[in-house]
Amino acid sequence: MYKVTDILISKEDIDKKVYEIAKKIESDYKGEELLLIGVLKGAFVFISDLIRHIDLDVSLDFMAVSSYGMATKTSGTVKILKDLDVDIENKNILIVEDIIDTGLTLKYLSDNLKSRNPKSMKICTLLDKPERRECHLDIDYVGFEIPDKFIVGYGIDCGEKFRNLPYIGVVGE
Ligand SMILES: O=P(O)(O)OC[C@H]1O[C@H](OP(=O)(O)OP(=O)(O)O)[C@H](O)[C@@H]1O
Ligand code: HPA
Ligand SMILES: [Mg+2]
Repeated sequence: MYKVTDILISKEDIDKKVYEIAKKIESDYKGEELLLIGVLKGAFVFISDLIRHIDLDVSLDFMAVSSYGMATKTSGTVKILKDLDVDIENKNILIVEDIIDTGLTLKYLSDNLKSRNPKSMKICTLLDKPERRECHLDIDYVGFEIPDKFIVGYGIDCGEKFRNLPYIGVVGE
């Protein structure tokens, strides 16, 4: 049985950071339209908080991909479970992730979305675990760099549990 052994990032620190990222996005895209693309399931909490602080002409869409399944190790194969509803050609898109770990999910997704010829494409993640990276990625907005620990909460799961925690916790046996 997995349980949360430590709080890594408090709800208050997350709230502050999400606000800061939203204001940075707002100033970077001033006068532009922007499509936020949430990567389900993990990013659903982050994107729902983020979008409410962005005072711009924004739209929202989701992709559902999965590489971890019920495991704590990536399978290395990314499956698209749900594609976008809209065409992104000539649009400013911002991919919103909860966590970038090996980077394999986002590498696959960003290559896939780039081939659809958006006007611009940037990446935003709440959490970045750089020690585990297996591929090169340019990330435009990062909330927190975190150590190589398996974390949960704020939308992020371990075997589909713990997504409801309002903070980021570390999981242990
Ligand atoms: O950088 P990586 O090593 O590829 O890991 C990051 C991805 O893994 C998790 O998703 P997961 O596949 O567990 O699906 P979920 O979002 O539905 O929980 C997380 O939400 C990221 O999307
Ligand atoms: O640390 C993590 N926790 C939960 N899911 C994840 N997917 C990639 N890294 C993680
Ligand atoms: Mg995910």
